[in-house]
Formats: sequence, structure tokens, C-alpha cells
Amino acid sequence: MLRTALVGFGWWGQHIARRLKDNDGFDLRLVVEPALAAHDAIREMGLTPVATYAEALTDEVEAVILTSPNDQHDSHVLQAVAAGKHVFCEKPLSLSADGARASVAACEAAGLVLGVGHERRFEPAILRLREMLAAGDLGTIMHSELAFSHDKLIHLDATSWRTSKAMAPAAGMTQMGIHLTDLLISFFGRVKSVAAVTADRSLGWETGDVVSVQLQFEEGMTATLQAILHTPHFLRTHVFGSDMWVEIRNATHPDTPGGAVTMECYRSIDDNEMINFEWTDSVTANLEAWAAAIAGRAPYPYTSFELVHNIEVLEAIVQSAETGQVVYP
Ligand SMILES: NC(=O)C1=CN([C@@H]2O[C@H](COP(=O)(O)OP(=O)(O)OC[C@H]3O[C@@H](n4cnc5c(N)ncnc54)[C@H](OP(=O)(O)O)[C@@H]3O)[C@@H](O)[C@H]2O)C=CC1
Ligand SMILES: O=C1CO[C@H](CO)[C@@H](O)[C@@H]1O
Repeated sequence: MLRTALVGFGWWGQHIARRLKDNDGFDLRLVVEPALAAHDAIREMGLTPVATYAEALTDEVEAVILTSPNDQHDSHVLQAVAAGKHVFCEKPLSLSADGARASVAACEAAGLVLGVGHERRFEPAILRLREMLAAGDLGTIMHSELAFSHDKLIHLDATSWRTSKAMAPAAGMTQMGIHLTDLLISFFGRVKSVAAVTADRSLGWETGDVVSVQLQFEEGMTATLQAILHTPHFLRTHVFGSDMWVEIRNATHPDTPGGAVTMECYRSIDDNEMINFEWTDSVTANLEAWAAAIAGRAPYPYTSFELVHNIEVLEAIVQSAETGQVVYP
């Protein structure tokens, strides 16, 4: 069992605590939460609260899971590494490419496993799509279109850090868009150029409520992604190849049990197939993969290149949205 401390007990930290509390692979020892008012709720779950991060970085724990706000990730990763702890950092790994490089390099140098909260990679439909791409089933890849909306599970308002430009730049990029760029980079490699626009259509949030991005990959294929902060839940993944297109429709959020995932594979009107997948807990699957890598059972399936490049692309998208220029990450 991996002796773990969870850092942050906000919306997402509570999701993770509920998942790991009764998971055989994890011994969740401590929950770091500066808001003392939350400590009763932590105790009610049978967990032990501590008020500062330093209190968690003791011999009692081998690894930390960071669900702190985005601007804390760099320093929290580096402090974990300095204390010799494996670290799972929620997305975005960093708000800057330099920060991501420093975190990845520090973990590598110390021989510690760095996990990142991009759970969509563990969805069965995405795993199937990855196999199909590797086998060349779609032919030459021309283009992808991905869209992800915020599903209003989290209350957002103008005072939330999630709607501030400094901590959640380019509208929904750090909430939803970053999951999409993670997938695209893992499929197609290095991004050559990005052009992005943001808008504020409804709420007057500093960061805006929609971001729309065009990408071109060094391999030549193109992609568009949309992340929308204020519309009912929507999650679609399309990949268009010369022989087949694939559409994955998530009727539910990856974080929320229930609902269905369908995958349509279309070669022609006479040759197409609809595959249904049950919802699975991809968030726990990701954490378990990280723990398995720490135990030496299997490598964690993210490369350093992918983790760093995703943040280089985030930085380029933010710059493009601000300047109106095409940016080459
Ligand atoms: N993989 C995924 O799909 C998801 C990932 N996330 C990621 O999880 C992270 C947290 O998001 P969310 O839970 O919604 O945010 P919240 O603001 O709800 O929670 C953040 C928590 O971190 C605590 N915190 C703040 N500063 C520190 C600190 N210095 N040390 C320890 N804890 C601290 C906060 O305490 P206090 O309230 O006292 O400030 C709060 O409990 C974000 O990075 C987000 O991107 C979120 C949702 C889904
Ligand atoms: O930070 C986040 C907030 O909400 C999204 C959609 O609900 C999550 O997937 C995301 O990671």
C-alpha cells in the first residue's frame, strides 16, 4: 500500500479522498488543508488533517497527491521532490513551460515518479482509439476536432481562482482544454503552431468563458479544440483519417459515475460500426497506474516530452489569445 498524503481538500481533493479512502492500493495517511474549518469534514471521513504542507513531508508518507490551486503546483512538486516523495500533480502540471521543465527534471534526477491528472487517457474508448491509430486503421490522419465543456459541477463566479486570468488563463484551457491537448500530443507528437481566440459571451469573467484553438502538428495533421466554461456538459473527440473517421461521444463526465460512452467508426454508409463502452473510473485508473509505477510493476504511461510539451502548448495558446498572432511552441 502506498503511504500517501493528499494536498488540498477543495472540490477535487474531496473527490480523490473518497476514491482512495477504501482503495487497497493506497494508505491515505494525511490530508493537508490550510482551512481549519474543513478539518471536521476530513475527520468525518476517517482521515487525519494537517494544516501545513511541511507536516506532510515526513517519513510517514512516501508520496503526495497535489490538488492545490494551479499556481501552487510548481513549488509543491519541488518541495515533494526535495523531501524524496513521489508526486502526483493535478493538471495543469504548471502554468509555465519553465515550471513544467523544472518539475519533470527534478523528478527524473531524483528517480521519483511524477503522475499528472490527465485521466482521459485511461478511458476505454480512448485506449481503443489509440490502438486503432497505432495499427493505422484510420489511414492517413488529416484532422481532429475536440470539444469539452465545463459541466457546472463546480460553482464558478467572478471571485473564483478558476475564473482569474493569472491562475486559469485562456478561459477553459487549464480546466478542460489541457486534457484535450494532452490527448492530441500523445496521439500526434509535437505541435508546430497554434492560433487561439478567447471570448467572454455570458458572465464577465476575467479569463473569458470560451477558448477556440487551431493547431498544426509537425507531422502535418491539423486539429481544432474548443473549451467552453459555461454550457451544459459536452465532450466529443473526432479524428478524421483518409480511410475512416472516429467519433467518441461521452454522454457523461469522466469524473462522474454513470452514463455511456459511444464510439462510431465510419468507413462508408455500408461499413460503419457503433461501439458502446460502460463508464469506468479513469481518475482512479490514473492514480493506480502511478502507484504501479512507484512499485516498479509498470512504467507510468506519460513521457517527459508529453508532460512538458503540453505546458509549452498551453503557454503558446495563452500568448496567441493575447496577441492575436500565430505562435510556434
Ligand atoms: N483531473 C481533473 O479532471 C481535475 C483536476 N482538477 C485540478 O485540481 C486542482 C484543485 O482544484 P479544485 O479542487 O477545484 O480547487 P479548490 O479551490 O476547490 O481546492 C483547492 C484546495 O487546495 C487548498 N490549498 C490552497 N493553498 C494551499 C496550500 N498552500 N497548501 C495546501 N493546500 C492548499 C485550498 O484550501 P483553501 O480553501 O483554504 O484555500 C483548497 O482546499 C486544480 O489544479 C485543478 O485544475 C480539478 C478538477 C478536476
Ligand atoms: O479542472 C477541471 C474542472 O472541470 C472539468 C470538467 O468538469 C474537469 O475535467 C477539469 O479537469
